[in-house]
Amino acid sequence: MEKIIVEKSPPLKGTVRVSGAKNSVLPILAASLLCQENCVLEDIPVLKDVEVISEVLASLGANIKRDVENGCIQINASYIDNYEAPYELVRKMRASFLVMGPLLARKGKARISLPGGCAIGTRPIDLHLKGFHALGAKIDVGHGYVEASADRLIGNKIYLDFPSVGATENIMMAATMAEGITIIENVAEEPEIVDLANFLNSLGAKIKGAGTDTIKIEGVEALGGTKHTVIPDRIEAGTFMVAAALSGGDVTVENALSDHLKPTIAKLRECGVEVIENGDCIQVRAKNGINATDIKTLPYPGFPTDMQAQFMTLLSVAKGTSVVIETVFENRFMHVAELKRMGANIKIEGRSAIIQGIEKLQGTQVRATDLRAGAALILAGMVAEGETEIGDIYHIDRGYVDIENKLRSLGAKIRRET
Ligand SMILES: CC(=O)N[C@H]1[C@@H](OP(=O)(O)OP(=O)(O)OC[C@H]2O[C@@H](n3ccc(=O)[nH]c3=O)[C@H](O)[C@@H]2O)O[C@H](CO)[C@@H](O)[C@@H]1O
Ligand SMILES: C=C(OP(=O)(O)O)C(=O)O
Repeated sequence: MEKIIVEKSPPLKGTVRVSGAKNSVLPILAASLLCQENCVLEDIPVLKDVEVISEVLASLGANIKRDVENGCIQINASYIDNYEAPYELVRKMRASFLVMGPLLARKGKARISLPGGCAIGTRPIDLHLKGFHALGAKIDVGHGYVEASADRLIGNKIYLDFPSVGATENIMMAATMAEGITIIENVAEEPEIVDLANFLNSLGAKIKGAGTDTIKIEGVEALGGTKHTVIPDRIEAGTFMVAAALSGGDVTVENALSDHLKPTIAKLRECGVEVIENGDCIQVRAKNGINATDIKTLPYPGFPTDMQAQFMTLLSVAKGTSVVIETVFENRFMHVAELKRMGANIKIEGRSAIIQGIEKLQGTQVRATDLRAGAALILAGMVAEGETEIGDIYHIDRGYVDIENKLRSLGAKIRRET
């Protein structure tokens, strides 16, 4: 079993480049099923999740050519001969469910394994299904699968009870070729939604309002091809920014859009960290330790749940007491038990974590319970006394490109062992 070993590291120094966003590339690759012509995607991160979604697309009949060295993928989905995504693929990655909307639009039929929950929550898909139903699809759920079919999807007005990222994306993709106008209200406003809408519009879709709480889609007959560069990964950028702050270092994060990182920047500044925004670079400097602060995760533009675990590590060694409230996922505190094994003083009360900052963490054996929990433990290992051994690192490889080499280039003492 592979593991990552982290030793107490010096303050991080230097420049690191952020890769393309996992949470953009996954829906965009799913959306490429809608294209009748070639699509070329650039700045594709080398991640396990990208491999899995590519496998899903290939199993549906799409032709995928990947150029890892140049970070490109070319997709030709002119011939789609299957409409089923089986359990073996969907269980590897929940985002596989995002092929349902495009398949419905393209084939009038989709059969996808129910994705189930994961370490951060039960993660239902009721809002996705509510949207497809409103567009006229017949939905059957049984034996662990969702089957949806429609001779023709018809535009409608859909209100999401919660601004779900995945439901917004799935419904938006399904509606691109529906007859007439679809209006989706209370949608997610994440930058990845805007990236997906831009991609779809460049194929010929007519989508307005992405990035606001209401999206309007005028259905078109067919979509063509395009070339698109995915946006930078704001969570990877935020993770390096926290790493810089935590180590008391001076790091420039390149290919980072500060517009997408407002809550992360604001919270770092509240912690007493210097953050300098300069074009698509963000410099993070910390010399005087970390002050405690309170955090509440919320849908965008609120503080991202995907940065909660990394900040929990930072606040574990802050001066004073912090409170972190997780409102997006009902069970996203699994990393707390691991941080406590490293000596952190954290108490959980319902959806709140009360963190009493301590002087030093201690290295030990811990387990990455999910992707961001894994990142939080790497960060903790960099400031812990002795050595930290992190297991179950396949979670980390789902969403961070070459994390140990990127951190090592900044001076971190980190290595991977098999
Ligand atoms: C691949 C991808 O982009 N993943 C991101 C996406 O996940 P994902 O798209 O799964 O997250 P959602 O925004 O859908 O989920 C947010 C909340 O809504 C609930 N919900 C969602 C759908 C639904 O039909 N019913 C329902 O109740 C979920 O259980 C959760 O409590 O957004 C999350 C929230 O920013 C991020 O943490 C994930 O990194
Ligand atoms: C929760 C995450 O991803 P996913 O939705 O793919 O599980 C994440 O990126 O932190």
